[in-house]
Amino acid sequence: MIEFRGVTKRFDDGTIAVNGLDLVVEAGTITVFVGPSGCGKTTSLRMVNRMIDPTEGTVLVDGKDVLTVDPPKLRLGIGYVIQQAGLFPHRTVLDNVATVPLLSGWSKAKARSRAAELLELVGLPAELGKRYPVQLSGGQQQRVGVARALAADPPVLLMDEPFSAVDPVVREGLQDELLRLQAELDKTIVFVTHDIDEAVRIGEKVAVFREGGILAQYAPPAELLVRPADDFVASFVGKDRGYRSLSFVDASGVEVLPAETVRAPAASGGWQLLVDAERRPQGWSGPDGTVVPGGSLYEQGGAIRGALDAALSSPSGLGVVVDTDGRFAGVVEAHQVLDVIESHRG
Ligand SMILES: Nc1ncnc2c1ncn2[C@@H]1O[C@H](COP(=O)(O)OP(=O)(O)OP(=O)(O)O)[C@@H](O)[C@H]1O
Repeated sequence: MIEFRGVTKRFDDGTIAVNGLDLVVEAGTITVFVGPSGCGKTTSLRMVNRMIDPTEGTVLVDGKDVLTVDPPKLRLGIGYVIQQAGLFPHRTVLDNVATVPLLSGWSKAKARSRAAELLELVGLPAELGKRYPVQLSGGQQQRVGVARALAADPPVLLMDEPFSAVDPVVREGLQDELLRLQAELDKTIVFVTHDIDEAVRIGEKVAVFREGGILAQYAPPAELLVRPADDFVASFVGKDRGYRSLSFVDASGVEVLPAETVRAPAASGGWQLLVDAERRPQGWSGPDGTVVPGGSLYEQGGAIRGALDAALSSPSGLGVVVDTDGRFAGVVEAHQVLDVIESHRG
């Protein structure tokens, strides 16, 4: 657990970067600090591993005031990942990851075998270990950065805009990877970003900061979207927050209806779904017999946002529902989904 108690940071030039921060990061969770540029996210993060010390107040890690622990010792238990990975350019990938185990006195062989395990854990093929950072893509470098931070198996991980330098598709992949890793590793993670979509996607709790280093709201993502504390949070969270909040509502209650399917181009008269031999949806055949691509697919059990999107994006107006193997399971209509959404409001 990480605790900020009345923490203020005033730099020598008088800038107040963080102002009276009170916040608890629960153990084993991902907490995201989000907010516009210059609102004190990085400064707050760096007060956890003593790269910056507070002017007032106390930061505690597992109940211990960090100011009472020597920085090098403190940092052995706190992994740190930064934007563009910050890898050592003249060391191979494997040696980059092995750095901390070597510093903690492990033999070279043991450190390297641990490093190889970690590369696998973050989804990188072993042969990349021999390369130098410049020979990797941005996304691969970020994975190495995460592997390196995990090398000493620290209970706490601080991540400062770790995925901002990669394109949106790679970024989404890295976010998924982080969620998968976290399900396995159960670390206490503090993640800084200025991207609210990233924050609500990966955070179990999200702290929204505003200018002057003030905490505007600290809540689970669904609550930020549905009940922003004030106009600043509402505008920061964005316009379509009502729709986005549906990512956190489950779709139980939406009845999945059977629909006619065919495996060859359909005869005229109504819409028919085309499926392959495995019953995986392939598109729709329209009333005039032309085949058009299908809309998004809704996997049963997912959030209600997916069900609504499937219905809205389907050329036939029937949202296609699939099972976990991607096989056709039925259809849903937008009005059914909206009825369920309405019933949740009551
Ligand atoms: N060493 C310093 N001396 C003086 N002011 C500083 C120092 N470091 C940061 N600041 C100021 O403190 C404020 C908070 O900075 P911080 O880096 O924590 O913000 P941030 O929210 O992480 O911003 P960004 O998203 O742009 O990284 C800013 O106004 C910044 O200019």
